[in-house]
Amino acid sequence: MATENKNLSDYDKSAIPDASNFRFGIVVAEWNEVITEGLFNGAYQALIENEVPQANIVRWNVPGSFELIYGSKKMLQTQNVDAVIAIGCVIQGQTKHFDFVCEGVTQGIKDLNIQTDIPVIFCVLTDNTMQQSLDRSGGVHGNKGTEAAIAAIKMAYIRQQATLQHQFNHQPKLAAAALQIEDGTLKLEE
Ligand SMILES: Nc1c(NC[C@H](O)[C@H](O)[C@H](O)CO)[nH]c(=O)[nH]c1=O
Ligand SMILES: CC(=O)[C@@H](O)COP(=O)(O)O
Repeated sequence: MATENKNLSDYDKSAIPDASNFRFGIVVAEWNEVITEGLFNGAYQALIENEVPQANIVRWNVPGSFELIYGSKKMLQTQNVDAVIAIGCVIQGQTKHFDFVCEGVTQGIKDLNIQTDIPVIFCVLTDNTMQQSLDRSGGVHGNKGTEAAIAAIKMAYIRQQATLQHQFNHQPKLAAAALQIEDGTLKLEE
């Protein structure tokens, strides 16, 4: 299904996991700033609407989409986040540079998802025209930033559940204590 057949901002709020304890990093490319700011606003508002505290959202800017790779790597290494959203907008110019930037950032973010334990969400528009980018950053096709924020919440939840399951499998008492701390039922002996 192409974007033109779905609205990028649509999601079922009742199907979104509790995100109130998650921390999110958002790395924003400055190239095509009008577009990336629109994508950021979509992502930020979606996180806030899903009970993520403002203090749990860390934003860094990088020069262009190619720098999203390094910026996302340093974000997940240093900011104790549960997911990173990488926001960029690459628009076809006169040369093949578009191809190399798009392929580079795609492969780089894919590599981060393989090589690290923190999900990095690909919120990079790769469009032929500025109008296509406007349409996908709060225009007629919705906002890819919103879509990316929902993906970030879902992937942070998957990571959390997988980590807990692994602990239960290998350290059941520690995992049970972690859950009791999480829900406030842990009773410490005097
Ligand atoms: N043309 C676009 C770029 N190009 C810049 C690169 O992303 C990079 O910053 C530069 O090659 C230095 O390493 N970046 C975008 O995000 N969008 C473009 O349309
Ligand atoms: C994606 C780009 O780097 C591109 O917009 C730069 O434009 P050009 O190919 O005309 O140099």
